[in-house]
Amino acid sequence: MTEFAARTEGVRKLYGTGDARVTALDGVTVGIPRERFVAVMGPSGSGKSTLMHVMAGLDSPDSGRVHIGGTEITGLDDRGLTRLRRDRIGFVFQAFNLVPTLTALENITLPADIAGRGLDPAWLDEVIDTVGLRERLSHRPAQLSGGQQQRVACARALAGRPELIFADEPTGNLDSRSGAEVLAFLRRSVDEMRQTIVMVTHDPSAAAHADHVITLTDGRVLDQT
Ligand SMILES: Nc1ncnc2c1ncn2[C@@H]1O[C@H](COP(=O)(O)OP(=O)(O)OP(=O)(O)O)[C@@H](O)[C@H]1O
Repeated sequence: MTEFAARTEGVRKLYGTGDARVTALDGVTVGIPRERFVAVMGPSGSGKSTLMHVMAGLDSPDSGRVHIGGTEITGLDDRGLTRLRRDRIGFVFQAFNLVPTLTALENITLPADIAGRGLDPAWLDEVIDTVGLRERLSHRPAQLSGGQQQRVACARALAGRPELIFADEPTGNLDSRSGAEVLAFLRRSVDEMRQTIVMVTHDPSAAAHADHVITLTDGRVLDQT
């Protein structure tokens, strides 16, 4: 076990060519400690989403290295990256991304069902209780509030017990009360269920729930607490 759930070393990522060339990440070295809640902050265009995508194996850097646990993922081919994301990483998106025709419970178990993998029933039970949606498991997304939908999405990310979860602006589409519920749930999943979470956010009040904050500016690390 390495001390970091994920880390980057000198990661550079460029987009476009010629005059349209943008340095999205300019030598980023960061570490995500295990069993911690880490926020990635910074102004629009500072590279937050790019950093998340590179760390999660959704995009590859032009140079530098990325590790998930003890695995260097830079250099894995598409199949290897797909397998890594499926088996070791959970995702939560701003737009919930639930399947409208499935119930809350079916949405939660969908990734495991697709992968043909069983879920640990005791763990699933704990996730459902922590997310506080036991009474609504048979509801479809349209019958749930935005905050409840996002809690379903969080439960879906947690259900497979991933090594770490990436959340991209998870409260971006929520009112402040629902946002606070989702943040409280993410916090509990770290404190009580020993999860590791990386959350991209613009919102300082969301980042205040985190143990550590990585601040980016112009594709560089301004601060890492
Ligand atoms: N696919 C792409 N093609 C071209 N340029 C891109 C692409 N993705 C990101 N960029 C550029 O890279 C830089 C960093 O973008 P990124 O989305 O990582 O920033 P961000 O901090 O997440 O911004 P926001 O808070 O607005 O989502 C920006 O200048 C952006 O325009």
